[in-house]
Amino acid sequence: MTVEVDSPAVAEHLLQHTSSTHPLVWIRRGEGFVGWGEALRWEFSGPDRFTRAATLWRETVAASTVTDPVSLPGTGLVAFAAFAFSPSSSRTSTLIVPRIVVGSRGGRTWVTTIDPADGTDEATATATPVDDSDLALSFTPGAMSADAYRSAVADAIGRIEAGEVEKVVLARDLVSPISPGADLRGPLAKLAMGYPDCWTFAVDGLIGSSPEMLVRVASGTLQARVLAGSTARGATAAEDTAAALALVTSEKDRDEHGFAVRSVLRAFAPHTSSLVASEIPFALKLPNLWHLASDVEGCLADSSNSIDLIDAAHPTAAVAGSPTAAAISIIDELEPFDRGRYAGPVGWIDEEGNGEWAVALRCAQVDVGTLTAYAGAGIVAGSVPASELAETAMKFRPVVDAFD
Ligand SMILES: C=C(O[C@@H]1C=C(C(=O)O)C=C[C@H]1O)C(=O)O
Repeated sequence: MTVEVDSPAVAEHLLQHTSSTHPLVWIRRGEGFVGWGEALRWEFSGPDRFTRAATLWRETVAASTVTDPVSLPGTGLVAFAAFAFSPSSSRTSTLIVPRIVVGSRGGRTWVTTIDPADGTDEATATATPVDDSDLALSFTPGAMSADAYRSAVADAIGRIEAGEVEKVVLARDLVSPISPGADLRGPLAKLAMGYPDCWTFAVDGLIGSSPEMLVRVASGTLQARVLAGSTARGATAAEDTAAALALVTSEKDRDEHGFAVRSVLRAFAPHTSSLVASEIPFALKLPNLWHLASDVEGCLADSSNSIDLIDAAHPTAAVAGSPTAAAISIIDELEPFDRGRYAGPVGWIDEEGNGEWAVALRCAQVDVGTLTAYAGAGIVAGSVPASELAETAMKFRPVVDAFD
């Protein structure tokens, strides 16, 4: 049941309303919602992880009674979820329905309480102050060193020149010890404030702030923000403008971007009656870099819910490459680690099937005592190993700075 509350303090301090060690968070531009507790939790793995989650969600909704007079995105019955990148990942995909959701959007604030069928005690949560003292983590290379990354990129360029693939996205990992009791809301606050145009998320230990929207479904409409092609911010205003201009006119980046946009259009076309991408990509300015970006919009033409749509679109050429199957097999060969939920869909779904799903980028997975961060770059003909390595360093910055 959702009720509206008149409390500006709640909206201002959303993060106080989620767990410090198991946060559930979805925030952009100061708006969004957080979850506390677990009314329901499911884990999936394998190639049918999306279809099983979508079916289970439909069954759960059918068996629920929802009272939602507020009726905004994120009110009523919602689940947070994070899906593994690969069907063969040993990391599970998790769907969690919180006991309590506290949210704020457009000046309205709400609280939803979700009581599981077994009639356990009514949930109550109290706001707890966020400990924002620096965690001072120190990152070291994980399974893939900088040298190993450069040589994997060189290898991938050879495979592209040999005609095996047109594009492949290669990632590397950084690890750090982290105290099991660390208040993860401190880094989340830094991410949400430092990257207001990104979607800041936390689901089952996966924490980050992504600039890329795989799909947003709201009352019969569909939107996506596709990114591919990146460059460093300039040191001066003139250099910064020149960097953005060079990016939007770069043939290499336009090609790399084109693969990603076409893969998204192909995935959504069967589910939409109209579907358009921005005619020419634009330069999206983030604090750490510029991205080449295209926004996609369409009208849903079938009864797909937002999990059906992420199933259709994942993995896009922005995080796998093109053609998909060949790119994935090169990733499996050249990346010496399991991506887990990095580059998989992360987001939320409500009882109408609406939802928002970011591509889990600029993120880290927190496990007991360890944190693993991931960043990758799209390799195409004309890529240079040292530049791709530098690009991954820029993409690590949000997480590295947040946990500093
Ligand atoms: C793979 C990542 O980012 C993706 C790759 C990009 C690129 O190669 O230019 C840009 C944005 C993302 O689609 C990452 O952040 O780890």
